[in-house]
This record gives sequence, C-alpha cells and structure tokens, in this order.
Amino acid sequence: MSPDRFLSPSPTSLKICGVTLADDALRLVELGVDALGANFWPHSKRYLAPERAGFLKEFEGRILRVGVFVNADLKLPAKLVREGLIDVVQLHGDETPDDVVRLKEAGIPVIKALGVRALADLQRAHEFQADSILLDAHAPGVYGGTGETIDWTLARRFVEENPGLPVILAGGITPDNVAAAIAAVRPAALDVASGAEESPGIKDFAKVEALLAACGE
Ligand SMILES: O=C(O)c1ccccc1NCC(=O)[C@H](O)[C@H](O)COP(=O)(O)O
Repeated sequence: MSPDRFLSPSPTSLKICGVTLADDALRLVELGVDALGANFWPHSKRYLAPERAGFLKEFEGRILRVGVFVNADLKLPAKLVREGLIDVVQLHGDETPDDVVRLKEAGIPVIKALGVRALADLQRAHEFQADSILLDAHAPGVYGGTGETIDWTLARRFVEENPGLPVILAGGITPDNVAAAIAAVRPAALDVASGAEESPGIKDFAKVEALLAACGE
C-alpha cells in the first residue's frame, strides 16, 4: 500500500499502531489492515528498539510501515527508511515545521500528530508541510497511546475546512465507538493503539477484525 492510497478519502483506511512482534505484523497483513505503526520512542509502553525491528523488512510492499517518533534526532528515522524498515515517518512529539521540511527534502513522507484540546491546537496544522495531519488526544509527557478520545466535532470541522489535507483520526478508538467515529469525523484513516490490544504492544485480533469491518462499511 502506498502512502497516497492509505491517505485517499474512501474507504477509511486503518492503521494499527504499536506493533512489537513479527507474528502480529504478519496477522495484520493477512487480515488486510492498511498500515502498521512501530513505536521508536523509548518511553512508550509499545517501544520497539531499532535493533529488534528487522522483522519489518519482510513486510515491505505488503503493508504501509509507519515509524512513530517523539522528539527524535532525525538521523534515526532517515536511517530506518534507508534500511527499508519503514516507509513513512510519524512525528508525535514537539517537532518543528523545519523538522518536517528536512524529512520531506530527503524524500520521506511525513505524518505530523497534533494533540487536540481546542481549536487553537488545530490551527497549528497549517505550520507543517506534512503529507497528513493526525489528530490525537492531548497528552503532555506521554504523547500518545492513551486511549482518550478527542472532541469529534472539532475534528469534523477541521476535515471540512481542509478538503485537500488527509486527516487521520486517533485517540481512544475501539470496536465499540469506531462506527460512530467514522460517521462523525469522516477522516481519511483511523489510527488505533490501545483499542486493538490485549496488553500494550500485543494485538487482539478479534478487536482488529471488528475495527476493519467498521472501516469497510
Ligand atoms: O502508543 C504509544 O505508546 C505512543 C506513545 C507516544 C507517542 C505516540 C504513541 N502512539 C501513537 C499512535 O499513533 C497511537 O495509535 C495514538 O496515539 C492513539 O492511541 P490510542 O488512543 O491508544 O488508540
């Protein structure tokens, strides 16, 4: 799957984030998930150390592989792209517009995550020349993977006001609320970590199947 197809408006794509095991990645591919996220922030409960990420290579061309980074030295994502372990970089911390430009100049597609509390947080999106904006719960110090939902009315308004910008909705999406989230926000893609797990970093495939079914409706 190419970044363009993942971010196309319809049908809603699904990214499952925080994959730590090769077997889980294989099952996600088999189920037809559009993208997987591997978290390279050492403080995440779903941390995947770069030296243990070699298994991602075997999924090249079979699923979009997104590396998640928080305030990282940009040499690391660039190296992982060069080594063929990831396709896209997701910046999930306090990165600057210049950080996005530097990765884009190196030919690397970028998703920039924003923590959303209020309209002002969304207005920051225009500072970044990212391929996509990911809207997540505001989580100081933790940054992501909290299971907290955001204000979907604000998210919908952002989608409507930015028709050319692919928006990924994250934050507390579960099999129970996924259909309502899609109907309320109509994002290009969903991103789910805790709502698709049995424990941090270990995926629950019944939940993944329920999420996929809602995306296909
Ligand atoms: O998942 C994490 O542990 C995490 C930590 C720090 C930054 C980002 C992180 N996850 C990134 C994601 O894309 C998650 O899917 C997103 O935050 C939504 O998480 P959840 O609310 O648990 O579905």
